[in-house]
Amino acid sequence: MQNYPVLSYIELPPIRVRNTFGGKLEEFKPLRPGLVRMYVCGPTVYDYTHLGHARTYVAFDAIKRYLRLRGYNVYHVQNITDIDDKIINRAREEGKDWREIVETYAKDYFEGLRALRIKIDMHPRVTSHIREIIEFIEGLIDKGYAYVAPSGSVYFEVDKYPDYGRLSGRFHPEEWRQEEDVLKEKKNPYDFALWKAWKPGEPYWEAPWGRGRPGWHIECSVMASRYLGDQFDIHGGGQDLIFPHHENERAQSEAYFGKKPWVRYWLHTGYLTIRGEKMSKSLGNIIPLREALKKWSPETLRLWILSAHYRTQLDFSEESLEQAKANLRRLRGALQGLQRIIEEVDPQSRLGDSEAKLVNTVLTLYKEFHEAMSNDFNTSRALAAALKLVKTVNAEILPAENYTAAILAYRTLLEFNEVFAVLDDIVYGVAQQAQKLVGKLVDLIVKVRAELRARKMYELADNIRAELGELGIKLYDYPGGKTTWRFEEG
Ligand SMILES: Nc1ncnc2c1ncn2[C@@H]1O[C@H](COP(=O)(O)OP(=O)(O)OP(=O)(O)O)[C@@H](O)[C@H]1O
Ligand SMILES: [Zn+2]
Repeated sequence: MQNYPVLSYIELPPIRVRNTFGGKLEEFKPLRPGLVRMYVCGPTVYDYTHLGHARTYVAFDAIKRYLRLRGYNVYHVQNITDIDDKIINRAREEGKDWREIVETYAKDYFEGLRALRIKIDMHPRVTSHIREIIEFIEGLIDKGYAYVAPSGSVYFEVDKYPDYGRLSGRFHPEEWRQEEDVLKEKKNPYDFALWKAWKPGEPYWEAPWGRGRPGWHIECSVMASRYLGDQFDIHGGGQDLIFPHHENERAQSEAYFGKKPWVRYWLHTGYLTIRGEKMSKSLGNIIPLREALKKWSPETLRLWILSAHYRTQLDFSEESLEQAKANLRRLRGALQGLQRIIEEVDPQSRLGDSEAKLVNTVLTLYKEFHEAMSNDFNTSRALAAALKLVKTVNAEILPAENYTAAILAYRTLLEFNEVFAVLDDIVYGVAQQAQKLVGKLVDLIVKVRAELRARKMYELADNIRAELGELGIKLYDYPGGKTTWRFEEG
């Protein structure tokens, strides 16, 4: 006898995450059971969304989807930086109003997310939160963590927060980027701006210490806390943000709230590179997402991005995208084959030894998928498990027409798709498409019937009406010749 019972309950492994803070793999336990609050640093909208951004957004989308698959209620906030030096400079270069720049590229960003099937719960913008930002800065000044400089700029005094540097592991003041014109008014070169005093020609808001605009880091502290509370579970972004952005966010938030930790798990994505260099607007090597979408489907792009673990570097190449395309084709083929078996083949009444072995193989791969995803969301290994399953499906399950193995393999691919979202059209689309087609066909019949009535062929028209009625489709004729229809039970 072999290892029965094959259909035993599969216990899923606990989720573990690599926390940038401390660098260790930790068991994932949200602050409130069942609820995950997640903030991801979104774009500064001064140029087109590129594949580097897409990498980070898709990675966090997959993390969110996996947490949902495991039963968590995830609330995902991702900001839009709609005021910043880069936006102001871009507006100047193009001779446009900065708001026009923001709207153009925010639209492009939303289109990109929609294409990639990424749904974010809340998209706060900086300029809609100026009041809250000012209050937060006032609080930091009151608590002695920040000071107003002669220019009217406000700085966070890093020395007042002894824990500074623990997230990024960077403690050396000489590493701080220094801006010449502000250096002289800061207590220490490594103090960072919470509020930037107004310069002629720049947009501004009034604040108690003078007109100006918020610095970059403060916005995320304010908006994350406003929507997720003064302590939350996941804070994410690309690894370029660890220092100084997230180090500064952490310092000012823990200083303000007087609670630790502000964030439970810091997660950072590795770079998307091109010929080994970070894809970046400033390096001029970007591939805009909208261009990539002309060449590859959103599903291919998602599968390609998720073929690497989120923390590793992912290098762009046509070959790797072609590989993703081929993998997608194989996944689709297997899923469709399984659908056919489930629909057409009768369930087994008894599993023989070889069939039980096959079922066990599927269950092992199901487990492998969850083990990979539970281990710091390793989509790369999860995909490998799914592709192994495809092989088994093609080589054994489809030829043997094994219903039990097929339905378990199908369920595994459905769960895979819950995270990867690359097979939605097959999983959900068939029913939707069929529904649409039925609608169009009924419209066509109604049109033909109207023509028959116009030609006084009433008997034929009445027959059509009766036959449609038999199918549960009721027609309503109105004076003037208009006809509507709807499905009616019984
Ligand atoms: N090449 C990349 N790989 C992975 N993530 C990236 C890459 N470039 C930017 N990101 C991430 O995308 C999000 C939005 O980035 P943001 O708009 O601040 O980009 P940026 O720094 O202005 O872009 P660039 O680096 O092209 O100038 C951030 O979380 C950032 O870390
Ligand atoms: Zn941020």
